[in-house]
Amino acid sequence: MLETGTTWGFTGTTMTSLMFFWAMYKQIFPYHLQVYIERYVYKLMGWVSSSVHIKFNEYSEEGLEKSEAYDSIHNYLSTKSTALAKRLKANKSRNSRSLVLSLDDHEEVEDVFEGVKVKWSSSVSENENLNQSSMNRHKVYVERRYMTLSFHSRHREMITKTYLDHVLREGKEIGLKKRERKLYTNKSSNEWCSWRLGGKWSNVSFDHPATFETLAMDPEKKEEIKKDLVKFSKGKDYYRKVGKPWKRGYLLYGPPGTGKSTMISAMANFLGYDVYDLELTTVADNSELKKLMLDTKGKSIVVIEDIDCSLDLTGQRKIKKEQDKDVEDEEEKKKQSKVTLSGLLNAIDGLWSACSGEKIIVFTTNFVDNLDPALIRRGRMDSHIEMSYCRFEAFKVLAKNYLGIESHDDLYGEIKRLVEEVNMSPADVAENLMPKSDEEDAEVCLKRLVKSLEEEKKLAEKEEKKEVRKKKKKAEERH
Ligand SMILES: Nc1ncnc2c1ncn2[C@@H]1O[C@H](COP(=O)(O)OP(=O)(O)OP(=O)(O)O)[C@@H](O)[C@H]1O
Repeated sequence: MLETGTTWGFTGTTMTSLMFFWAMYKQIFPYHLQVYIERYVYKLMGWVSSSVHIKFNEYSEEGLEKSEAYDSIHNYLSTKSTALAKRLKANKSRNSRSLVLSLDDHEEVEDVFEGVKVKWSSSVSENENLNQSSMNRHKVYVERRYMTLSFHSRHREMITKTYLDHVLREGKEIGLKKRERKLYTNKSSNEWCSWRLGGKWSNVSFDHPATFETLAMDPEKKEEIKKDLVKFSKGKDYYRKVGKPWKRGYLLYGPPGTGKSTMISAMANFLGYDVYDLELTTVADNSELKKLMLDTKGKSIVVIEDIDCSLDLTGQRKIKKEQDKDVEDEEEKKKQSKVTLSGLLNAIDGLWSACSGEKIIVFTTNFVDNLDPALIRRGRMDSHIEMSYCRFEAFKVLAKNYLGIESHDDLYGEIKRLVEEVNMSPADVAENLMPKSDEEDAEVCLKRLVKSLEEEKKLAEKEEKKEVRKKKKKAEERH
């Protein structure tokens, strides 16, 4: 009993003394001297120890750029830490649905690779910085995080060559899976002067709920597109083998409200890609377009919506417009985009397109016949997808999404007949199916759709008759 008390007393005294000396050391020795002392202590330890240590800083020496390697290591260790570490940090990013657990500061975790045990430790140090922006310059202390990898020196070769590669690759993969996806839009030309400050693209987090499950279209066509996307996303080696840049072009065409934009969101969600929404009318010229494209990252979909309206790609309309304009419109003319068809082709197909990983390019249009064939030829727009009016299979998806039903004894037969006869867009069908109040049940919504389809049918018949009469009249006039 007495012995235990003595041991506790001794331990307590030792701890108090150590803490006292540590506090004295921190207070008495100036910061730069502490750095020297620590450097020599490390050297001394290096002579007596057989361990090798590799340090990975969170930020570059200048403190501006976040280290990709640190992020990858952090991601790689997050799964191991959850299982093995005693102290974890819990974070929740703005749009993530669950907590992200990671190694806490000053905590260690072990990893075993090819039978070799290594140790990772996370540390944080305080660095002295001069606050330049302040009126009266003063010293501030900034926290610098770093991870240290320790292992026995006899495994140096294997760890530095194989293990680190494995950690960085796996960590990058994990990071891509859990990253918050972004929707980018290009900044307008008058914001270009601030490119260096904020980049060429502004972004918000991408949180569109559309998926292939909620997309109303022919199921066979849907499956085909999904397979095509999977093949593309896993095709790194294939593209390299055939000597093609890892990119694929999709042309989505069809009447308004048939789901072209919805399809892009479903594609992005399916692959976990970012979306770059490129507004061509605000791009000054071909060279700016190329720079914008060069600034896009891999695993992304670059979208140009309504490509036929975005630019005068043939140049003919532009000439006409210029003739019509008078001098007062001179300023307006200067602001017009000077991107040409060849500039656009170069930007999507030129040498740059092999940079920064896999990329999908999507053009959408309501008028496919208006497009220059060079723009949509296979190899450039590899897959042409027609988004069509709502037929019965597509209707069933919408009814399930909006009303939670899979069938209706009385009305499904009638709706099937009508949707095959009437050209109504999925957007219009969806609008009819959406309950307008809590009192409206599935039957009310289905009946509204039937009524709307019948009205549309009558209107179409009337139009058709008018058209026939017109043609007849023209034929009579010719005779
Ligand atoms: N195929 C579809 N599946 C599910 N919802 C659809 C579909 N088509 C349209 N919608 C609904 O209609 C709305 C408008 O569709 P969307 O913007 O995708 O059409 P679009 O073809 O891009 O139209 P536009 O040519 O006018 O840009 C969507 O928000 C969605 O709710």
